[in-house]
Amino acid sequence: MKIVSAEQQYNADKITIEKQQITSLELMERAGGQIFEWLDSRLEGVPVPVHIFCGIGDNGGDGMVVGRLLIEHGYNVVIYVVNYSDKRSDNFLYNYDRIKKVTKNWPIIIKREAHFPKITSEDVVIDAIFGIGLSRSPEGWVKKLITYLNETEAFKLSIDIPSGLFANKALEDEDAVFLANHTLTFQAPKLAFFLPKTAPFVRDFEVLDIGLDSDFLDDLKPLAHLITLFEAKNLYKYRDKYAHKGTFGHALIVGGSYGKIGAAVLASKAAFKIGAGLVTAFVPKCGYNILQTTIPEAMVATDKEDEIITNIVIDFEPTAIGIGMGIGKNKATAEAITKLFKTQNAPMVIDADALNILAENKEVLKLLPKSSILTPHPGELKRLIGAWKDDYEKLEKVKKFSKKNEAVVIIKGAFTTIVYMDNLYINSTGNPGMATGGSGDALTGAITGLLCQGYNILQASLFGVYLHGLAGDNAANVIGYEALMASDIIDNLGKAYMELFTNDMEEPE
Ligand SMILES: NC(=O)C1=CN([C@@H]2O[C@H](COP(=O)(O)OP(=O)(O)OC[C@H]3O[C@@H](n4cnc5c(N)ncnc54)[C@H](O)[C@@H]3O)[C@@H](O)[C@H]2O)[C@@H](O)CC1
Ligand SMILES: [K+]
Repeated sequence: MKIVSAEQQYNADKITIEKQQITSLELMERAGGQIFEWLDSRLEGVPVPVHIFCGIGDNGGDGMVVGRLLIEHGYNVVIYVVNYSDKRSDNFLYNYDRIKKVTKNWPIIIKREAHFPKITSEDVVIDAIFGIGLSRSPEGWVKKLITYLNETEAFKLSIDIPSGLFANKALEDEDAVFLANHTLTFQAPKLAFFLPKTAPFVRDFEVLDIGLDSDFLDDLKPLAHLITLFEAKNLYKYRDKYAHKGTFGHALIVGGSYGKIGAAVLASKAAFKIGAGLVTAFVPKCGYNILQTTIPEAMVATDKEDEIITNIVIDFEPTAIGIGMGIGKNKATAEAITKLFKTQNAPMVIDADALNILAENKEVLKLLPKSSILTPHPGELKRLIGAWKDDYEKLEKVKKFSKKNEAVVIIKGAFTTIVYMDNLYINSTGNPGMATGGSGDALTGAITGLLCQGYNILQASLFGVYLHGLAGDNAANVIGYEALMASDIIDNLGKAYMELFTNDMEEPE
């Protein structure tokens, strides 16, 4: 699914109006109508007090449409005009006027703090104050209204975007953002919904299809792609009936040190579970028995040293390599990695301490093989590319890094973001239960296993992150967030594959 900019959204509105020969009021009626349907199907006629706060632009116009439709259907509605300016939009004015025809209760004008209404925990608050037209952070009494509403215990629903957030620009004042329980957004999600500083204000969101021109949207280069079930299904490569284990490659997992052999175990297991034909784990000597016992399917090669990796010698050509989990940052280990970079041509997934070795030795970074996949969490990323002032600068820096090194960078987190050259991809699966030791090792193993099966570096990254998240979601559904461990993610990879095809879903427009 495409994530578009505010400008692209305005263009899509404009082109739709032209091509479908409708007025912008008709488009607004569609948008407001969708919000009404959503509410009506949940409230089912129960007249809970609904307070709609409308700005004076088109987002406020949407709020007026919702208010009118709710009143027409017998709901208990109070509409407020958050009168931060007298420059009311035409669409707003028209729909403001139409309220007169359905009720004697004219909307209440709010111009200062004294006008703020009483809200109880039983009420529903709808935020139609600002939409994607926000140009600067709300100030003065409007900001106070937003914080006042945030402090109420009412259920809070935002139309299009929580007021105070920019669709695709860094947040200026986090105290001036409506804290929605749920956001209903039109046609395409906004980038702010996924970035660490702004996503917490959106919480849950749903995309409502308002029938914008599909040709225009199809041709658009979006800000980012959201990887949903639809995209994941398209990535899947069917297995040939006559395949043999050689068809699915030979993964090399280089990981572990004394006390951290489990990292290599998890990565090797994930590589198998995602479908690699063969897996060899390269570990320090102390890991030999552990690997052979925990994963009899894997082959094991060992370093000459007992506790750390110092020289990676293997007697086969790996299809893909996963490296870094649990290896430590010993000098001899760094040298072993440098040598591996110089001598191996197979695509590599570089994780954990291997990333730190890269960040601390710029000379090693220069040797980074082209077509590598790096899987940093935010701390590792900072060590690699330096600090950033906001989420957007971070993404620009990562794009630059990706282009310079021809590498895929997977920024792990709540909405794992995959960066390749100038393109951004945001993963939709996963849950807070996955913030647990070893889940990164499982991801590295899974992506290595996909590379072995002929997925290219971008496909393996997107599909691996998606399946890993889906497996985590499946596990959490059964055992909950707290009990979830990395092994549960690995155990659920098979089910995640199967779910791709059991839950048939069309791509939302
Ligand atoms: N254009 C269309 O055809 C459609 C627009 N829709 C709605 O229209 C919204 C965008 O509407 P608008 O462009 O009118 O903008 P908004 O309603 O988001 O904002 C209203 C106006 O407030 C002013 N403003 C911005 N920041 C301010 C601040 N901090 N303090 C005071 N004033 C400020 C701006 O001049 C802006 O135009 C979307 O988010 C969506 O909800 C939907 O009805 C779908 C169709
Ligand atoms: K809003």
